[in-house]
Amino acid sequence: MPSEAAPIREAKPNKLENLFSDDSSTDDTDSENDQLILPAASSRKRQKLAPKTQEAIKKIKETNDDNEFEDGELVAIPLDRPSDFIPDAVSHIFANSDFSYLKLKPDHSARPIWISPSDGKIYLESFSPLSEQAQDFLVTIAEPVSRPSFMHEYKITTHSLYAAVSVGLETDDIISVLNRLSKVPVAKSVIEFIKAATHSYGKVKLVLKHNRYFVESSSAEILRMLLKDDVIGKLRLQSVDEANGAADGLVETEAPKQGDLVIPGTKKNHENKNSKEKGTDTKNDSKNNEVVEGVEDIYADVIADAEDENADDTVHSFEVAAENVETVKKRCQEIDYPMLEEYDFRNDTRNPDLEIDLKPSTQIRPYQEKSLSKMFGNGRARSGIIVLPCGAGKTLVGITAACTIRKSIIVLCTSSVSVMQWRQQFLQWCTIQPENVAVFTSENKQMFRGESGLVVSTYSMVANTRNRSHDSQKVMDFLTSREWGFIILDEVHVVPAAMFRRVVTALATHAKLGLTATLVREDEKISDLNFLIGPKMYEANWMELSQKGHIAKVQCAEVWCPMTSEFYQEYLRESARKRMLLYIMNPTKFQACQFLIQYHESRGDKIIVFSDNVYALQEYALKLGKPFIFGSTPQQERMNILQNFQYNDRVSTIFLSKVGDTSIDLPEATCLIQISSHYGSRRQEAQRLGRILRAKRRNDEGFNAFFYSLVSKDTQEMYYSTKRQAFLVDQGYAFKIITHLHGMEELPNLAYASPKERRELLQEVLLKNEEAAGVEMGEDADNLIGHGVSRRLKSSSVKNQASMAGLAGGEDMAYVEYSRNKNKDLGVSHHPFFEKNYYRRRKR
Ligand SMILES: Nc1ncnc2c1ncn2[C@@H]1O[C@H](COP(=O)(O)OP(=O)(O)OP(=O)(O)O)[C@@H](O)[C@H]1O
Repeated sequence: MPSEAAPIREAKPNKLENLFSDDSSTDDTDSENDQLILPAASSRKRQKLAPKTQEAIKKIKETNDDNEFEDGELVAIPLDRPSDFIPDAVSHIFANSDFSYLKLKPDHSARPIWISPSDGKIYLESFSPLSEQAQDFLVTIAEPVSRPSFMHEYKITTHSLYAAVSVGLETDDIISVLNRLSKVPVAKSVIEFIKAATHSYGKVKLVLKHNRYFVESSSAEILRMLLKDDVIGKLRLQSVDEANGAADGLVETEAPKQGDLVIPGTKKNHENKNSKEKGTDTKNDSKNNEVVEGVEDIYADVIADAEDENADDTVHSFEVAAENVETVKKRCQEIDYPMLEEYDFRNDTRNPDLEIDLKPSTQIRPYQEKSLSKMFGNGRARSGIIVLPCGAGKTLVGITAACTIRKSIIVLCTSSVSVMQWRQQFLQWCTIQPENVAVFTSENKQMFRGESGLVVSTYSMVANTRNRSHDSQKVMDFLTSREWGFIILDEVHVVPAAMFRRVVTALATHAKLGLTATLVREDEKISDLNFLIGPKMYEANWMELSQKGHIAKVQCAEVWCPMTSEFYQEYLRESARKRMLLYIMNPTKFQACQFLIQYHESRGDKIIVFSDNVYALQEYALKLGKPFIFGSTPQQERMNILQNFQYNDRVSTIFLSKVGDTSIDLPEATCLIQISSHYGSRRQEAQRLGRILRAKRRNDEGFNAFFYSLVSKDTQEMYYSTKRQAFLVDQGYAFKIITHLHGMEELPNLAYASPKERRELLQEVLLKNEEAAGVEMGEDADNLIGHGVSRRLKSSSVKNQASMAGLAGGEDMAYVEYSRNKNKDLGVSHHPFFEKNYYRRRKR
């Protein structure tokens, strides 16, 4: 019986040499009890269920008092416990979670999943021969909650079911495949929940065909019902129906077949052949069991061969005028038949085609193809979100989708560095002519000349309406005055919903694709994205991609650094913000960082050290003589440092602030050390890990990248650290705990080795303004990377503060010689801000 309680993590001392050896028992997947905010979870709080769904749920509740639903999730109590159920000796321990009445099927060992009747959670045996297909199916109908090595957990929610329906799955398909995969018969409660949540979703589509808008459904019944509606009925365009002689005002056409559509960059025939062969193998592996074959068949029909979807269906439709589309959409939403948006780009003759194709040498990877097959499953472009791990190639997914649609494209990113990267990637992977590519940033305000083209810009350029320059306004008018076939929304998880709304309304686009690695937000705004862009169409499994060599294998470790007694004493009596500064600047942490840098440099690794705290970043980097980049570092200096890191053997370590969390593509980096992090942001932790997932050397035999998080023991930092790891732990990463770095004390030139040095450091930290404890703030530090100016570094005044011991003259003040600034060695001068706030103060 699955237990909810997370096991307690046990810390064991570890030597660095055997730190990552297989026999260590300290790893693991056990995160703290913090719940991952997945779209469904967030939607639970924010999104109201549609009245019809609520009604259906109410009906189910009436038929059985035991059942309980709460805002879209099945939350408690099994329904179908038979009246003759006889509890056994241990039943009372499990209370309502005693599901022993669900009898295991005779061939249960060949079936990979178990579904909880009380909350819709699904547990998958990932070692089962059917696991790969089952995973594809589950990721389509449920939210992945946790996917460690052997057992995966998913959860069915209304949101996930909506997404399933939107990629073409029918209610009966979902129930039938679940039943075949499950070790026990699927409980009535789960079946009813699926039926209730899917009865109206995905049944009506808005399609742009031959430049005309159609409301489409495979059920004529539903369309008739819509036509009877006071608002929608009046807005139907009569002429078309009459012309087609449809008695009931509906036009009957054949459903589109994906077979005609070939996504560029795929080895379609080859893949088809492979999947068939694979199917036979799996069948052999699983004892040629009849049930399993059934699963394969259904699975192939429903999921793998999406191209055959709707093959025999006819669809019914009626037309509405373009100017009434918004009203019809709104009304459909109100009456619980939200319209899915699909773009029939192959029949769009109004918008000119764009000359764009993938270069013959470009081949997309299987998971990239799979994600795109969800988007183009029925030969049209569905709007929605694709979730792929950092470094897995989201850019190429977007580019391939653009090459499939072949209409004018707009790409929105979070920073101007990303804008340049997207532009460069378009030119690298496909045949688009450079003159058809325009960039719209604060530095470049370009428009393409031809009839169609590509524009790459940032969210803020499009969304900010105030204080536009004349040139900016001209480009904006260009963007808003035309129809766009396709919009790519990069890093969707970081953009504020309000900004999104402005972007989505300002630009007339037919298909929207959101790309992200971490569909988690600490502000629980994910459901807004689902509403504004569309459902999540695909989410890849990090561990699977890492095993297949598409992203690097990473060893993760949390290094516990004991606070020195002087620092801890102050920590206990200081304010919250000062405490933060004390645990970041803990000398033992500094020593651990120094030791790890030296250890990994000697192995030939390239190391990135991350610090959210700019004061610590500068202190560490200067003392260790390493170059560093933060919000105020000018663009030229950044490029210089990054290039040296890539090509200069003498620069093996760089320090980065928040500005390096995303958008930095450094395939050379193989080791990450995190010395300070911004509270418990799971997204940031994953994004940082992403910097080493693309390691060039990832396919070298036995290669591992390393990710260290240094935390000061017995401080608040430990709590935040565990919280931050939750997302990665759920992706299957195991964080080992290192309580002692062997050989650290013997390191020559170990910093802060004497009590005197430590006291001096403490003195300096205590004299620091509280604001030095802050992080680089702002709309998103990502945005800073392209601008080169920190608009948000706060500290200006310095309030001197000292401990009583200091005031009494009990602490040493001595002359300290600071290391030379490595940035200067690389031939760059300081930014004025840095000069003023750091160097001049130092010289005093
Ligand atoms: N099909 C492919 N064939 C060859 N190289 C690929 C393919 N897909 C992606 N790559 C390479 O993988 C690397 C990572 O790709 P990309 O920058 O798009 O990742 P990402 O998913 O956007 O990462 P992040 O979220 O960290 O920005 C790039 O160097 C890209 O060229």
